[in-house]
Amino acid sequence: MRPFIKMHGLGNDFLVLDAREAPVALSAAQVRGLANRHTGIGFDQLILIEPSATADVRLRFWNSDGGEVAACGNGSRAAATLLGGHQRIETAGGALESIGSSEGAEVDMGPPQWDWQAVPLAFAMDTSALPLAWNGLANPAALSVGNPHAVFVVPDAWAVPLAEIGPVIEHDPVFPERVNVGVMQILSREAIILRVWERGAGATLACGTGAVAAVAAGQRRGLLADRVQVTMPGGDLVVTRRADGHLLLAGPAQVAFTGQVDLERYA
Ligand SMILES: N[C@@H](CCC[C@H](N)C(=O)O)C(=O)O
Repeated sequence: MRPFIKMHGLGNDFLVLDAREAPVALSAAQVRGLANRHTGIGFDQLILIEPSATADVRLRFWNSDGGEVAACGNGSRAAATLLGGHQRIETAGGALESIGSSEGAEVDMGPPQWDWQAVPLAFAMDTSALPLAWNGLANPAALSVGNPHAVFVVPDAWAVPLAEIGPVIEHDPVFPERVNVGVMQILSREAIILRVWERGAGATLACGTGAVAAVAAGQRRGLLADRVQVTMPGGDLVVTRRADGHLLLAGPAQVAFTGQVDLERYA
C-alpha cells in the first residue's frame, strides 16, 4: 500500500504521491484508473514528488486522461504548501521557486513564452492574437507558461459554452500538442473572470497556469495592470508581474484527506 495525500487549490484537485524515498512508476492506464471519480480516488491531476539533482524537489504532473504534462500551477502551489518554506522546484516546464505560507503558496512561474514554436503552434502566427476563430470565439492569444494555452477575451465568461467549444479547440491541429483553453472577461485593469477548459482534464474549478497565461495575455495587450485578481469558478488567485517579467501565482491550497492506495490494483 502506498500513502497518498488528496489536495486541492480552489477545487482544482490533486492526488499527491511522495516518491522521494520510494520511487513510483505509473502507466497512463493506471493514472486514468486512479483518476476515475467512481472507481478510483478521483482528481484533475496526479502529482509525483521526486528527488532532484538540480533543485530541492522535482515535480511531475499527469492529467486525469493519463497524459504526463510539463506544468501545473495549482499543483505546484499544492506541493509547495505541503513541503513548506522556500522550495526550488524542478519541473519539465522549467525551474520554479515557491514561498510557502500556512494557507497556500506563492510560486514564481517564470516568464511567459510567446514564440509560436514554444506554444507550440503548427505554423508561424502572431501569438498575441491568432487570426483564427471557432464558433464566435476569435483571435486568442497563444503562449506557453510551461504548458500551452489559448486565451480568448470575451464579454461574458459565464455565458461561453465551454464544454462544447473547449474540446474542439483543444484538439484543433493548429495546436500539435493540444492546448488549454481560457475565456477571460476583463472587469478592470486589476480584475478578471476566467474559466478554463483544461487539456486532458476538461472544465476545472480553477487552473493556475491558465490564470498566469490569461494575465500575461491581458498585460501583453496593455489591458491589465501588474497585479491582477483572477476569479474562477472555485475562487480567486492573484497573479503578479515582477520587474524581471516573471509571473508570480498566489492563492490557497489545502489537504482534503490522506489515505493508502494499492497502486497495483490500477495497473
Ligand atoms: N490545473 C493545472 C494545469 C494542469 C495541466 C494542464 N491541464 C495541461 O495539460 O497543460 C494548473 O493549475 O495549472
